Amino acid sequence: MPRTIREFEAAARDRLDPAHYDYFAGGAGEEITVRANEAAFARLALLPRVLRGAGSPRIGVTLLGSPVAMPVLVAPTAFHRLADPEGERATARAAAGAGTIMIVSMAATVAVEDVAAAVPGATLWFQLYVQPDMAFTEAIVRRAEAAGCAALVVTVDSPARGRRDRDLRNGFDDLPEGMRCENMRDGDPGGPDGDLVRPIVMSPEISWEHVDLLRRMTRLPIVLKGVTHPADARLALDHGVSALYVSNHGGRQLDTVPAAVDLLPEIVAAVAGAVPVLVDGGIRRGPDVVKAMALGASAVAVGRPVIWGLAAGGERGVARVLGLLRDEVEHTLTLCGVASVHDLGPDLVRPC
Ligand SMILES: Cc1cc2nc3c(=O)[nH]c(=O)nc-3n(C[C@H](O)[C@H](O)[C@H](O)COP(=O)(O)O)c2cc1C
Ligand SMILES: CCCCCCC(=O)C(=O)O
Repeated sequence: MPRTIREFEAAARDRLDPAHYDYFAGGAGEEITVRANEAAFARLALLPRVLRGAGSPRIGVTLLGSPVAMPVLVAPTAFHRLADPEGERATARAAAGAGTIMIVSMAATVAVEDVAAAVPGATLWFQLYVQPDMAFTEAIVRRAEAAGCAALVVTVDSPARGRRDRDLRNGFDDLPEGMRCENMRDGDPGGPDGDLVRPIVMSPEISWEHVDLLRRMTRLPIVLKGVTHPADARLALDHGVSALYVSNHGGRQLDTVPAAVDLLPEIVAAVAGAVPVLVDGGIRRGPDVVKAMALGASAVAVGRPVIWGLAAGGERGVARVLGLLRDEVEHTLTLCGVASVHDLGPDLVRPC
């Protein structure tokens, strides 16, 4: 079994169809933001405290009312069956085993009901791309609610799909025969329209009005994913969101957006503690998690590392990736003299 996330990526690359590896690994344009996400963590130094008698670190957090054993969530990512035949079921089992939350992508290749059935009692959140057909959007929201999802993560960085040079070069624009975005089925799976699967529409028409519509449509807390501008963070509070999720979509949407961790302090300041702030993008090691939390994140999420675990070793691979991150977070806190993730603050981080 690989021992680092980098080794997991190498193992995944060996196993995956090259076009599928490129889909998972790649980003928009020149991939400047993809690289910036990881590089930004390397540019931040940790400044440990000593002689604090901190004991064994506590890394559990509570998010939107759900206790989470580690502050690393599974970011929503599409098409898990390209990486493993069990697809999102395997990912969900590993996330549940680690005591963390999986955010199920609307573009999952296993239906949200089936993912939920694989992990009874576990906390799942559901990621939504608002569809211009609001009746269809509502049908998806109702499915997520009925499956027991505890929050709706609304991705707002995708008024159009990012232009991903690797996918364009490889001609990768659809799932292979036998795989579908199962949450996009229109109608009762057993009924006459059961085989109709709608395409996911990314629309520049989506606006704050849609967030208001969703607010009225569901009692689920709404997490806005893909906020990068502090002015939008303030607007999000006006529109009643329950959490903000700072993300540049892993560099897959607009290239040259700043690194996610560099965006965090301004968003945290804009929100001023009103709601939790999550962040993803480039997190590969325990110190990255600690740096993001020191800069004000309530928790982080990982996208590609989970895919690498899944492709390299199925459920066990994802479990190992999450376990590595958990161990590294604990170890980093111990070396920093910090007793709990709740005690982290910006004094622990310096530019370097
Ligand atoms: C292969 C892949 C598929 C993704 N699919 C989705 C998705 O369906 N919905 C979404 O909101 N974000 C999606 N994302 C973005 C992730 O949620 C997350 O923002 C990003 O992966 C974080 O960066 P990291 O991969 O460096 O951890 C996807 C990312 C990847 C790599
Ligand atoms: C046509 C399906 C689009 C799925 C979008 C998945 C995604 O967000 C990604 O980054 O890829």
